[in-house]
Amino acid sequence: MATNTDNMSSSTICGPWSWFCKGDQDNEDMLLPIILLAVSVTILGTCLFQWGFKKQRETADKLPPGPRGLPIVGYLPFLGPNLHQMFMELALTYGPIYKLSIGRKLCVIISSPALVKEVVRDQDITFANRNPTIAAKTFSYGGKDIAFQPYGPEWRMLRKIFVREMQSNANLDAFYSLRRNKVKESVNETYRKIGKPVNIGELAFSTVINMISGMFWGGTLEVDTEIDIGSEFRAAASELIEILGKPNVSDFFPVLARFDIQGIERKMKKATQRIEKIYDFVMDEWIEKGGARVESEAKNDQRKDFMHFLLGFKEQDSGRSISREQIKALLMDIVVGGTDTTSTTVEWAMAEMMLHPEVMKNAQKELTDAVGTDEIVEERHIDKLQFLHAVVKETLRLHPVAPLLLPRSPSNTCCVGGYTIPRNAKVFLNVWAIHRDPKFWDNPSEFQPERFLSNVSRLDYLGNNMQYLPFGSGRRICAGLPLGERMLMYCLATFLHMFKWELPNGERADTSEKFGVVLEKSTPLIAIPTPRLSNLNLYA
Ligand code: HEM
Repeated sequence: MATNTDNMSSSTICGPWSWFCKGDQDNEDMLLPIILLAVSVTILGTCLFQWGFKKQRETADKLPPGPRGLPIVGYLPFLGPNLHQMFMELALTYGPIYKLSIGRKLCVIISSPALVKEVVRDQDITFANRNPTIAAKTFSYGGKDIAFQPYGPEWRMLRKIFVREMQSNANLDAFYSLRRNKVKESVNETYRKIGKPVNIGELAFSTVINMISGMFWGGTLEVDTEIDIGSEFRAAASELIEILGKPNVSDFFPVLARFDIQGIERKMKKATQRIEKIYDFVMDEWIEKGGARVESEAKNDQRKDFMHFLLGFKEQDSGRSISREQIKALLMDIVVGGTDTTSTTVEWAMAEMMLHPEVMKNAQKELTDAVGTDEIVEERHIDKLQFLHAVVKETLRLHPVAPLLLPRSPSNTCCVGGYTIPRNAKVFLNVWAIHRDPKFWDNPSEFQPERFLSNVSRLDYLGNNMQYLPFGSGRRICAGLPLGERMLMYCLATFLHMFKWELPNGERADTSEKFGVVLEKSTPLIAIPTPRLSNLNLYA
Protein backbone atom coordinates (compact mmCIF):
# COMPACT_ATOMS: atom_id res chain seq x y z
CA MET A 1 0.00 0.00 0.00
CA ALA A 2 2.74 2.28 1.15
CA THR A 3 4.55 1.38 -2.02
CA ASN A 4 1.42 2.11 -4.00
CA THR A 5 0.99 5.43 -2.24
CA ASP A 6 4.67 6.26 -2.83
CA ASN A 7 4.30 5.22 -6.42
CA MET A 8 1.10 7.14 -6.82
CA SER A 9 2.41 10.25 -5.14
CA SER A 10 5.57 10.11 -7.16
CA SER A 11 3.64 9.80 -10.42
CA THR A 12 1.14 12.49 -9.40
CA ILE A 13 3.82 14.94 -8.35
CA CYS A 14 6.07 14.25 -11.24
CA GLY A 15 3.28 14.03 -13.78
CA PRO A 16 4.59 14.45 -17.26
CA TRP A 17 8.15 15.13 -15.95
CA SER A 18 8.18 11.58 -14.38
CA TRP A 19 11.25 10.56 -16.39
CA PHE A 20 13.16 12.95 -14.16
CA CYS A 21 11.99 11.15 -10.99
CA LYS A 22 13.97 8.66 -8.96
CA GLY A 23 12.47 5.22 -8.16
CA ASP A 24 11.65 4.43 -11.80
CA GLN A 25 14.43 2.15 -12.98
CA ASP A 26 13.97 2.85 -16.76
CA ASN A 27 14.01 6.57 -16.13
CA GLU A 28 17.07 6.28 -13.92
CA ASP A 29 18.94 4.62 -16.78
CA MET A 30 18.15 7.51 -19.11
CA LEU A 31 18.88 10.25 -16.62
CA LEU A 32 22.63 10.62 -17.07
CA PRO A 33 22.72 10.94 -20.87
CA ILE A 34 19.85 13.40 -20.74
CA ILE A 35 21.60 15.56 -18.17
CA LEU A 36 24.79 15.41 -20.21
CA LEU A 37 22.88 16.38 -23.34
CA ALA A 38 21.17 19.28 -21.57
CA VAL A 39 24.45 20.54 -20.15
CA SER A 40 26.16 20.21 -23.54
CA VAL A 41 23.37 22.08 -25.29
CA THR A 42 23.51 24.83 -22.67
CA ILE A 43 27.29 25.13 -22.92
CA LEU A 44 27.20 25.07 -26.72
CA GLY A 45 24.40 27.66 -26.80
CA THR A 46 26.29 29.92 -24.42
CA CYS A 47 29.48 29.53 -26.47
CA LEU A 48 27.67 30.26 -29.73
CA PHE A 49 26.00 33.30 -28.21
CA GLN A 50 29.30 34.61 -26.87
CA TRP A 51 31.05 33.88 -30.15
CA GLY A 52 28.34 35.70 -32.09
CA PHE A 53 28.46 38.63 -29.72
CA LYS A 54 32.25 38.74 -29.90
CA LYS A 55 32.12 38.50 -33.69
CA GLN A 56 29.62 41.35 -33.81
CA ARG A 57 31.88 43.44 -31.59
CA GLU A 58 34.90 42.48 -33.65
CA THR A 59 33.08 43.55 -36.84
CA ALA A 60 32.12 46.84 -35.25
CA ASP A 61 35.67 47.23 -33.96
CA LYS A 62 36.97 46.64 -37.46
CA LEU A 63 35.00 49.47 -39.05
CA PRO A 64 37.46 52.09 -40.29
CA PRO A 65 38.41 54.81 -37.81
CA GLY A 66 36.77 58.20 -38.09
CA PRO A 67 35.65 61.29 -36.20
CA ARG A 68 32.73 61.04 -33.81
CA GLY A 69 29.72 63.05 -34.81
CA LEU A 70 26.71 64.15 -32.80
CA PRO A 71 23.87 61.79 -31.92
CA ILE A 72 21.32 61.37 -34.76
CA VAL A 73 22.86 63.91 -37.15
CA GLY A 74 26.35 62.44 -37.05
CA TYR A 75 28.96 64.55 -38.83
CA LEU A 76 26.40 66.43 -40.94
CA PRO A 77 26.66 69.78 -39.08
CA PHE A 78 30.46 69.83 -39.52
CA LEU A 79 30.54 69.34 -43.28
CA GLY A 80 31.96 72.32 -45.16
CA PRO A 81 30.99 73.39 -48.68
CA ASN A 82 34.09 71.91 -50.37
CA LEU A 83 33.69 68.24 -49.42
CA HIS A 84 36.68 67.01 -51.46
CA GLN A 85 39.10 69.34 -49.64
CA MET A 86 37.61 68.61 -46.24
CA PHE A 87 37.80 64.86 -46.90
CA MET A 88 41.48 65.24 -47.77
CA GLU A 89 42.14 67.13 -44.53
CA LEU A 90 40.38 64.46 -42.46
CA ALA A 91 42.54 61.81 -44.16
CA LEU A 92 45.60 63.50 -42.65
CA THR A 93 44.22 62.62 -39.19
CA TYR A 94 42.38 59.33 -39.81
CA GLY A 95 44.39 57.81 -42.65
CA PRO A 96 43.62 56.69 -46.22
CA ILE A 97 40.38 54.94 -45.21
CA TYR A 98 37.99 56.34 -42.65
CA LYS A 99 34.29 56.48 -41.91
CA LEU A 100 31.84 59.29 -41.31
CA SER A 101 28.23 58.99 -40.23
CA ILE A 102 26.23 61.59 -42.10
CA GLY A 103 22.71 61.51 -40.72
CA ARG A 104 21.69 57.84 -41.01
CA LYS A 105 24.20 57.09 -43.79
CA LEU A 106 27.50 55.42 -43.13
CA CYS A 107 30.07 56.89 -45.51
CA VAL A 108 33.56 55.57 -46.12
CA ILE A 109 36.20 57.79 -47.67
CA ILE A 110 39.20 56.25 -49.43
CA SER A 111 42.17 58.25 -50.63
CA SER A 112 45.09 56.01 -51.52
CA PRO A 113 45.77 54.27 -54.86
CA ALA A 114 46.34 50.88 -53.15
CA LEU A 115 42.94 50.97 -51.44
CA VAL A 116 41.18 52.35 -54.52
CA LYS A 117 42.57 49.33 -56.37
CA GLU A 118 40.97 47.00 -53.81
CA VAL A 119 37.62 48.61 -54.63
CA VAL A 120 37.69 49.07 -58.40
CA ARG A 121 39.83 46.06 -59.35
CA ASP A 122 40.03 43.33 -56.70
CA GLN A 123 36.36 43.65 -55.65
CA ASP A 124 34.98 45.39 -58.71
CA ILE A 125 31.73 43.42 -58.90
CA THR A 126 30.95 43.87 -55.19
CA PHE A 127 31.43 47.62 -55.60
CA ALA A 128 29.71 47.93 -58.99
CA ASN A 129 26.61 49.45 -57.40
CA ARG A 130 25.66 53.00 -56.58
CA ASN A 131 23.70 54.54 -53.74
CA PRO A 132 21.73 57.17 -55.67
CA THR A 133 20.22 60.27 -54.14
CA ILE A 134 16.45 60.81 -54.37
CA ALA A 135 16.93 63.42 -57.12
CA ALA A 136 19.09 61.00 -59.14
CA LYS A 137 16.51 58.22 -58.76
CA THR A 138 13.80 60.62 -59.92
CA PHE A 139 15.40 61.70 -63.20
CA SER A 140 16.55 58.15 -63.97
CA TYR A 141 13.06 56.59 -63.61
CA GLY A 142 14.02 54.87 -60.37
CA GLY A 143 17.51 53.94 -61.63
CA LYS A 144 16.71 52.53 -65.08
CA ASP A 145 19.65 54.36 -66.66
CA ILE A 146 23.33 53.40 -66.78
CA ALA A 147 24.70 55.60 -63.99
CA PHE A 148 22.37 54.56 -61.17
CA GLN A 149 21.11 51.14 -62.15
CA PRO A 150 22.44 48.35 -59.91
CA TYR A 151 24.92 45.96 -61.48
CA GLY A 152 23.06 43.25 -63.43
CA PRO A 153 21.93 42.14 -66.91
CA GLU A 154 19.82 45.26 -67.70
CA TRP A 155 22.69 47.57 -66.77
CA ARG A 156 25.13 45.48 -68.84
CA MET A 157 22.84 45.57 -71.89
CA LEU A 158 22.29 49.35 -71.76
CA ARG A 159 25.96 50.06 -71.14
CA LYS A 160 26.98 47.78 -74.00
CA ILE A 161 24.63 49.55 -76.42
CA PHE A 162 25.92 52.94 -75.34
CA VAL A 163 29.64 52.18 -75.15
CA ARG A 164 30.20 49.61 -77.88
CA GLU A 165 27.51 50.49 -80.39
CA MET A 166 26.73 54.19 -80.06
CA GLN A 167 30.30 55.25 -79.33
CA SER A 168 32.11 52.96 -81.71
CA ASN A 169 34.56 54.96 -83.81
CA ALA A 170 32.40 54.35 -86.89
CA ASN A 171 29.29 55.70 -85.19
CA LEU A 172 31.00 58.72 -83.67
CA ASP A 173 32.50 59.50 -87.08
CA ALA A 174 29.04 59.16 -88.63
CA PHE A 175 27.66 61.79 -86.22
CA TYR A 176 30.58 64.19 -86.73
CA SER A 177 28.78 66.58 -89.07
CA LEU A 178 26.15 67.12 -86.33
CA ARG A 179 28.87 68.18 -83.86
CA ARG A 180 30.67 70.24 -86.47
CA ASN A 181 27.61 72.37 -87.30
CA LYS A 182 27.11 73.26 -83.64
CA VAL A 183 30.75 74.17 -83.04
CA LYS A 184 30.65 76.40 -86.13
CA GLU A 185 27.55 78.14 -84.73
CA SER A 186 29.42 78.86 -81.48
CA VAL A 187 32.38 80.30 -83.39
CA ASN A 188 30.04 82.52 -85.33
CA GLU A 189 28.28 83.70 -82.17
CA THR A 190 31.61 84.44 -80.45
CA TYR A 191 32.80 86.34 -83.50
CA ARG A 192 29.79 88.62 -83.15
CA LYS A 193 31.00 89.43 -79.61
CA ILE A 194 34.55 90.33 -80.63
CA GLY A 195 36.16 92.77 -78.17
CA LYS A 196 33.43 92.17 -75.59
CA PRO A 197 33.57 90.02 -72.43
CA VAL A 198 32.50 86.40 -72.98
CA ASN A 199 31.59 83.99 -70.19
CA ILE A 200 33.70 80.98 -71.19
CA GLY A 201 31.75 78.48 -69.06
CA GLU A 202 28.47 79.56 -70.68
CA LEU A 203 29.99 79.47 -74.14
CA ALA A 204 31.35 75.97 -73.52
CA PHE A 205 28.06 74.77 -71.98
CA SER A 206 25.94 76.02 -74.86
CA THR A 207 28.38 74.53 -77.38
CA VAL A 208 28.33 71.13 -75.67
CA ILE A 209 24.57 70.99 -75.10
CA ASN A 210 24.00 72.05 -78.71
CA MET A 211 26.39 69.32 -79.88
CA ILE A 212 24.51 66.82 -77.74
CA SER A 213 21.04 67.88 -78.90
CA GLY A 214 22.38 67.89 -82.47
CA MET A 215 23.51 64.29 -82.01
CA PHE A 216 20.24 63.37 -80.26
CA TRP A 217 17.91 64.39 -83.07
CA GLY A 218 19.79 66.62 -85.54
CA GLY A 219 19.05 64.21 -88.37
CA THR A 220 15.49 63.40 -87.28
CA LEU A 221 13.84 66.81 -87.05
CA GLU A 222 13.25 69.51 -89.62
CA VAL A 223 15.84 72.25 -89.06
CA ASP A 224 13.18 74.79 -87.96
CA THR A 225 11.64 72.41 -85.46
CA GLU A 226 15.08 71.61 -84.12
CA ILE A 227 15.81 75.28 -83.54
CA ASP A 228 12.47 75.72 -81.75
CA ILE A 229 12.98 72.89 -79.32
CA GLY A 230 16.73 73.55 -78.89
CA SER A 231 16.34 76.49 -76.51
CA GLU A 232 13.63 74.74 -74.45
CA PHE A 233 15.89 71.69 -74.21
CA ARG A 234 18.86 73.82 -73.06
CA ALA A 235 16.77 75.55 -70.40
CA ALA A 236 15.21 72.30 -69.15
CA ALA A 237 18.58 70.53 -69.00
CA SER A 238 20.17 73.41 -67.03
CA GLU A 239 17.25 73.33 -64.58
CA LEU A 240 17.58 69.58 -64.07
CA ILE A 241 21.34 69.79 -63.45
CA GLU A 242 20.86 72.65 -60.99
CA ILE A 243 18.32 70.69 -58.92
CA LEU A 244 20.59 67.66 -58.93
CA GLY A 245 23.29 69.71 -57.22
CA LYS A 246 21.13 70.72 -54.24
CA PRO A 247 21.86 68.88 -50.96
CA ASN A 248 18.73 67.08 -49.79
CA VAL A 249 18.15 66.28 -46.11
CA SER A 250 15.94 63.31 -47.09
CA ASP A 251 19.03 61.57 -48.51
CA PHE A 252 20.56 61.42 -45.05
CA PHE A 253 17.37 60.72 -43.09
CA PRO A 254 15.28 58.26 -45.13
CA VAL A 255 12.38 58.53 -42.63
CA LEU A 256 11.93 62.12 -43.80
CA ALA A 257 11.90 61.19 -47.48
CA ARG A 258 8.12 60.91 -47.72
CA PHE A 259 7.73 64.54 -46.57
CA ASP A 260 10.12 65.91 -49.23
CA ILE A 261 10.76 68.86 -46.90
CA GLN A 262 12.82 70.89 -49.39
CA GLY A 263 10.57 70.00 -52.33
CA ILE A 264 13.56 68.64 -54.27
CA GLU A 265 11.83 65.47 -55.42
CA ARG A 266 8.81 67.47 -56.61
CA LYS A 267 10.97 69.98 -58.50
CA MET A 268 13.02 67.18 -60.03
CA LYS A 269 9.85 65.41 -61.23
CA LYS A 270 8.75 68.63 -62.93
CA ALA A 271 12.12 69.22 -64.57
CA THR A 272 12.23 65.60 -65.75
CA GLN A 273 8.74 65.88 -67.25
CA ARG A 274 9.81 69.05 -69.06
CA ILE A 275 12.61 67.17 -70.84
CA GLU A 276 10.49 64.06 -71.25
CA LYS A 277 7.94 66.07 -73.25
CA ILE A 278 10.70 66.93 -75.73
CA TYR A 279 11.82 63.30 -75.99
CA ASP A 280 8.23 62.16 -76.54
CA PHE A 281 7.72 64.80 -79.20
CA VAL A 282 10.85 63.73 -81.10
CA MET A 283 10.01 60.03 -80.82
CA ASP A 284 6.46 60.60 -82.05
CA GLU A 285 7.80 62.62 -84.99
CA TRP A 286 10.11 59.74 -85.84
CA ILE A 287 7.26 57.25 -85.76
CA GLU A 288 4.98 59.55 -87.78
CA LYS A 289 7.64 60.11 -90.43
CA GLY A 290 8.04 56.45 -91.13
CA GLY A 291 10.15 54.76 -88.51
CA ALA A 292 10.32 51.71 -90.74
CA ARG A 293 12.16 53.61 -93.47
CA VAL A 294 14.59 54.98 -90.92
CA GLU A 295 15.01 51.55 -89.41
CA SER A 296 16.20 50.22 -92.73
CA GLU A 297 18.60 53.17 -92.99
CA ALA A 298 19.96 52.21 -89.58
CA LYS A 299 20.51 48.68 -90.79
CA ASN A 300 22.45 50.05 -93.73
CA ASP A 301 24.59 52.01 -91.30
CA GLN A 302 23.16 55.38 -92.32
CA ARG A 303 22.56 56.29 -88.71
CA LYS A 304 21.63 59.91 -88.74
CA ASP A 305 21.44 60.59 -85.00
CA PHE A 306 21.04 58.92 -81.58
CA MET A 307 17.22 58.89 -81.82
CA HIS A 308 17.41 57.15 -85.22
CA PHE A 309 19.86 54.73 -83.79
CA LEU A 310 18.03 53.92 -80.55
CA LEU A 311 14.53 53.68 -82.01
CA GLY A 312 15.75 51.43 -84.78
CA PHE A 313 18.01 49.36 -82.52
CA LYS A 314 17.59 45.59 -82.37
CA GLU A 315 20.05 43.40 -80.51
CA GLN A 316 21.79 41.11 -83.00
CA ASP A 317 21.48 37.82 -81.10
CA SER A 318 18.09 38.21 -79.46
CA GLY A 319 16.41 40.72 -81.77
CA ARG A 320 15.43 42.59 -78.60
CA SER A 321 14.84 46.34 -78.89
CA ILE A 322 15.01 48.89 -76.07
CA SER A 323 11.93 50.36 -74.43
CA ARG A 324 10.91 54.01 -74.68
CA GLU A 325 11.63 54.46 -70.99
CA GLN A 326 15.12 53.00 -71.34
CA ILE A 327 15.81 55.32 -74.27
CA LYS A 328 14.73 58.32 -72.20
CA ALA A 329 16.82 57.19 -69.21
CA LEU A 330 19.87 56.77 -71.43
CA LEU A 331 19.40 60.21 -73.01
CA MET A 332 19.04 61.70 -69.49
CA ASP A 333 22.42 60.19 -68.60
CA ILE A 334 24.04 61.79 -71.61
CA VAL A 335 22.56 65.17 -70.69
CA VAL A 336 23.48 64.96 -67.01
CA GLY A 337 26.78 63.08 -67.38
CA GLY A 338 28.01 64.70 -70.56
CA THR A 339 27.29 68.43 -70.53
CA ASP A 340 28.53 70.08 -67.33
CA THR A 341 31.46 67.66 -67.05
CA THR A 342 32.77 68.52 -70.51
CA SER A 343 32.05 72.26 -70.47
CA THR A 344 33.49 72.75 -66.98
CA THR A 345 36.70 71.02 -68.03
CA VAL A 346 36.94 73.37 -71.04
CA GLU A 347 36.52 76.33 -68.67
CA TRP A 348 39.20 75.01 -66.25
CA ALA A 349 41.64 74.41 -69.10
CA MET A 350 41.10 77.93 -70.43
CA ALA A 351 41.52 79.40 -66.92
CA GLU A 352 44.79 77.55 -66.34
CA MET A 353 46.08 78.62 -69.77
CA MET A 354 45.18 82.25 -69.08
CA LEU A 355 47.23 81.97 -65.88
CA HIS A 356 50.07 80.33 -67.81
CA PRO A 357 50.32 82.28 -71.10
CA GLU A 358 53.34 80.27 -72.27
CA VAL A 359 51.18 77.12 -72.18
CA MET A 360 48.48 78.83 -74.26
CA LYS A 361 51.13 80.02 -76.71
CA ASN A 362 52.50 76.48 -77.13
CA ALA A 363 49.01 75.03 -77.61
CA GLN A 364 48.17 77.65 -80.25
CA LYS A 365 51.46 77.12 -82.06
CA GLU A 366 50.76 73.39 -82.16
CA LEU A 367 47.34 74.16 -83.68
CA THR A 368 48.86 76.40 -86.33
CA ASP A 369 51.31 73.63 -87.26
CA ALA A 370 48.66 70.91 -87.36
CA VAL A 371 45.72 72.80 -88.89
CA GLY A 372 47.25 75.77 -90.74
CA THR A 373 45.94 79.33 -90.70
CA ASP A 374 43.46 78.98 -93.50
CA GLU A 375 41.36 76.16 -92.14
CA ILE A 376 39.11 75.50 -89.19
CA VAL A 377 39.87 72.66 -86.77
CA GLU A 378 38.37 69.32 -87.77
CA GLU A 379 38.20 66.26 -85.55
CA ARG A 380 40.75 64.54 -87.79
CA HIS A 381 43.36 67.06 -86.55
CA ILE A 382 42.88 66.10 -82.91
CA ASP A 383 45.25 63.13 -82.91
CA LYS A 384 48.10 65.41 -83.91
CA LEU A 385 47.66 67.69 -80.89
CA GLN A 386 49.90 65.97 -78.34
CA PHE A 387 50.56 69.11 -76.34
CA LEU A 388 46.87 70.00 -76.11
CA HIS A 389 46.16 66.43 -74.97
CA ALA A 390 48.70 66.98 -72.19
CA VAL A 391 47.01 70.28 -71.25
CA VAL A 392 43.66 68.50 -70.91
CA LYS A 393 45.17 65.67 -68.86
CA GLU A 394 46.86 68.12 -66.53
CA THR A 395 43.60 70.07 -66.20
CA LEU A 396 41.76 66.87 -65.24
CA ARG A 397 44.51 66.02 -62.75
CA LEU A 398 44.25 69.33 -60.90
CA HIS A 399 40.51 69.85 -61.36
CA PRO A 400 38.82 66.48 -61.87
CA VAL A 401 35.18 67.40 -62.42
CA ALA A 402 34.06 64.44 -60.32
CA PRO A 403 36.60 64.74 -57.46
CA LEU A 404 34.97 61.92 -55.46
CA LEU A 405 33.84 60.01 -58.59
CA LEU A 406 30.24 58.75 -58.37
CA PRO A 407 29.93 57.05 -54.98
CA ARG A 408 30.00 53.23 -55.00
CA SER A 409 28.11 50.95 -52.64
CA PRO A 410 29.04 47.33 -51.85
CA SER A 411 26.38 44.71 -52.51
CA ASN A 412 27.75 42.62 -49.58
CA THR A 413 29.55 43.43 -46.38
CA CYS A 414 33.21 43.20 -47.36
CA CYS A 415 36.71 44.11 -46.35
CA VAL A 416 38.97 46.90 -47.63
CA GLY A 417 42.39 47.64 -46.17
CA GLY A 418 41.61 45.21 -43.32
CA TYR A 419 38.46 47.13 -42.34
CA THR A 420 34.86 46.06 -42.64
CA ILE A 421 32.70 47.98 -45.10
CA PRO A 422 29.05 47.19 -44.40
CA ARG A 423 26.67 46.42 -47.24
CA ASN A 424 25.04 49.58 -48.66
CA ALA A 425 27.60 51.97 -47.14
CA LYS A 426 28.34 54.95 -49.41
CA VAL A 427 31.95 54.76 -50.57
CA PHE A 428 33.72 57.87 -51.87
CA LEU A 429 37.00 57.54 -53.75
CA ASN A 430 38.81 60.84 -53.33
CA VAL A 431 40.72 61.05 -56.62
CA TRP A 432 41.17 64.78 -56.11
CA ALA A 433 43.38 63.99 -53.08
CA ILE A 434 45.28 61.26 -54.97
CA HIS A 435 45.88 63.60 -57.93
CA ARG A 436 47.56 66.06 -55.55
CA ASP A 437 49.49 63.63 -53.39
CA PRO A 438 53.23 64.56 -53.33
CA LYS A 439 54.05 60.86 -52.94
CA PHE A 440 53.01 60.36 -56.57
CA TRP A 441 53.41 63.74 -58.24
CA ASP A 442 56.28 66.27 -58.38
CA ASN A 443 55.11 69.79 -57.53
CA PRO A 444 51.52 68.50 -57.30
CA SER A 445 49.82 71.87 -57.07
CA GLU A 446 51.62 73.31 -60.12
CA PHE A 447 49.97 73.31 -63.56
CA GLN A 448 52.64 71.55 -65.66
CA PRO A 449 51.21 69.83 -68.78
CA GLU A 450 54.74 68.72 -69.76
CA ARG A 451 54.60 66.03 -67.09
CA PHE A 452 52.15 64.16 -69.34
CA LEU A 453 54.33 64.42 -72.43
CA SER A 454 56.83 61.96 -71.03
CA ASN A 455 54.13 59.77 -69.48
CA VAL A 456 51.41 59.85 -72.11
CA SER A 457 51.06 56.13 -72.60
CA ARG A 458 51.31 55.19 -68.92
CA LEU A 459 48.77 57.69 -67.68
CA ASP A 460 45.85 57.26 -70.02
CA TYR A 461 42.19 57.80 -69.15
CA LEU A 462 41.35 54.12 -68.80
CA GLY A 463 41.85 54.01 -65.05
CA ASN A 464 44.66 51.43 -65.26
CA ASN A 465 46.93 53.54 -63.12
CA MET A 466 45.39 54.18 -59.74
CA GLN A 467 47.22 57.50 -59.38
CA TYR A 468 45.28 59.07 -62.23
CA LEU A 469 41.53 58.44 -62.42
CA PRO A 470 39.61 61.46 -63.76
CA PHE A 471 37.08 59.16 -65.47
CA GLY A 472 37.04 56.55 -62.67
CA SER A 473 37.99 52.93 -63.20
CA GLY A 474 36.69 49.37 -63.40
CA ARG A 475 33.26 48.27 -64.61
CA ARG A 476 31.74 51.60 -63.68
CA ILE A 477 34.32 53.79 -65.44
CA CYS A 478 32.74 56.76 -67.27
CA ALA A 479 30.52 55.34 -69.98
CA GLY A 480 30.83 58.48 -72.13
CA LEU A 481 34.63 58.63 -72.25
CA PRO A 482 35.08 58.37 -76.06
CA LEU A 483 32.44 61.00 -76.80
CA GLY A 484 33.51 63.17 -73.84
CA GLU A 485 37.12 63.23 -74.96
CA ARG A 486 36.17 64.07 -78.54
CA MET A 487 33.86 66.93 -77.57
CA LEU A 488 36.33 68.29 -75.03
CA MET A 489 39.31 68.34 -77.39
CA TYR A 490 37.28 69.61 -80.34
CA CYS A 491 35.76 72.54 -78.41
CA LEU A 492 39.01 73.56 -76.79
CA ALA A 493 41.04 73.26 -79.99
CA THR A 494 38.47 75.36 -81.87
CA PHE A 495 38.30 78.14 -79.25
CA LEU A 496 42.11 78.33 -79.14
CA HIS A 497 42.64 78.15 -82.88
CA MET A 498 40.00 80.70 -83.84
CA PHE A 499 40.52 83.33 -81.13
CA LYS A 500 43.08 85.10 -78.99
CA TRP A 501 41.81 85.45 -75.44
CA GLU A 502 42.56 88.11 -72.83
CA LEU A 503 41.23 88.79 -69.37
CA PRO A 504 39.49 92.17 -68.94
CA ASN A 505 41.64 94.95 -67.42
CA GLY A 506 44.68 92.68 -67.04
CA GLU A 507 42.90 90.65 -64.31
CA ARG A 508 44.36 87.32 -63.08
CA ALA A 509 42.34 84.14 -63.54
CA ASP A 510 41.11 82.73 -60.28
CA THR A 511 41.37 78.97 -59.72
CA SER A 512 39.39 78.52 -56.51
CA GLU A 513 36.96 75.61 -56.62
CA LYS A 514 33.29 75.07 -55.78
CA PHE A 515 32.07 71.54 -55.03
CA GLY A 516 28.72 70.57 -56.58
CA VAL A 517 27.35 68.15 -59.19
CA VAL A 518 30.68 68.90 -60.83
CA LEU A 519 33.72 70.70 -59.45
CA GLU A 520 33.21 74.20 -60.82
CA LYS A 521 35.27 77.37 -60.77
CA SER A 522 33.99 79.44 -57.88
CA THR A 523 34.01 82.56 -60.09
CA PRO A 524 33.12 82.38 -63.79
CA LEU A 525 35.93 82.88 -66.29
CA ILE A 526 35.27 86.02 -68.33
CA ALA A 527 37.61 86.68 -71.26
CA ILE A 528 37.70 88.91 -74.32
CA PRO A 529 38.12 87.27 -77.75
CA THR A 530 39.77 88.70 -80.87
CA PRO A 531 40.07 86.79 -84.16
CA ARG A 532 43.31 84.85 -84.51
CA LEU A 533 43.03 83.99 -88.20
CA SER A 534 43.18 86.56 -90.96
CA ASN A 535 40.66 84.80 -93.22
CA LEU A 536 37.45 86.18 -91.69
CA ASN A 537 35.30 83.95 -93.93
CA LEU A 538 36.20 81.11 -91.57
CA TYR A 539 34.11 82.79 -88.85
CA ALA A 540 30.91 82.93 -90.89
C1 HEM B 1 35.22 65.59 -69.22
C2 HEM B 1 34.27 64.72 -69.39
C3 HEM B 1 33.84 63.67 -68.40
C4 HEM B 1 34.38 63.30 -67.19
C5 HEM B 1 35.63 63.87 -66.52
C6 HEM B 1 33.57 62.23 -66.67
C7 HEM B 1 33.79 61.57 -65.48
C8 HEM B 1 33.03 60.52 -65.00
C9 HEM B 1 33.29 59.82 -63.77
C10 HEM B 1 34.43 60.12 -62.82
C11 HEM B 1 32.35 58.85 -63.63
C12 HEM B 1 32.23 57.85 -62.47
C13 HEM B 1 33.13 56.69 -62.75
C14 HEM B 1 33.30 55.71 -61.61
O1 HEM B 1 32.43 55.61 -60.74
O2 HEM B 1 34.34 55.03 -61.60
C15 HEM B 1 31.47 58.93 -64.77
C16 HEM B 1 30.40 58.10 -64.99
C17 HEM B 1 29.57 58.22 -66.08
N1 HEM B 1 29.70 59.11 -67.12
FE1 HEM B 1 31.17 60.46 -67.38
N2 HEM B 1 32.56 61.97 -67.54
C18 HEM B 1 32.69 62.83 -68.61
C19 HEM B 1 31.89 62.87 -69.74
C20 HEM B 1 30.81 62.06 -69.96
C21 HEM B 1 30.00 62.09 -71.16
C22 HEM B 1 30.27 63.00 -72.35
C23 HEM B 1 29.00 61.19 -70.98
C24 HEM B 1 27.89 60.81 -71.91
C25 HEM B 1 27.92 61.06 -73.18
C26 HEM B 1 29.19 60.57 -69.68
C27 HEM B 1 28.39 59.59 -69.15
C28 HEM B 1 28.65 58.91 -67.98
C29 HEM B 1 27.83 57.81 -67.49
C30 HEM B 1 26.57 57.25 -68.15
C31 HEM B 1 28.42 57.37 -66.30
C32 HEM B 1 27.94 56.23 -65.41
C33 HEM B 1 28.69 54.96 -65.75
C34 HEM B 1 28.21 53.75 -64.94
O3 HEM B 1 27.79 53.91 -63.81
O4 HEM B 1 28.30 52.63 -65.45
N3 HEM B 1 30.30 61.13 -69.09
N4 HEM B 1 31.91 59.95 -65.59
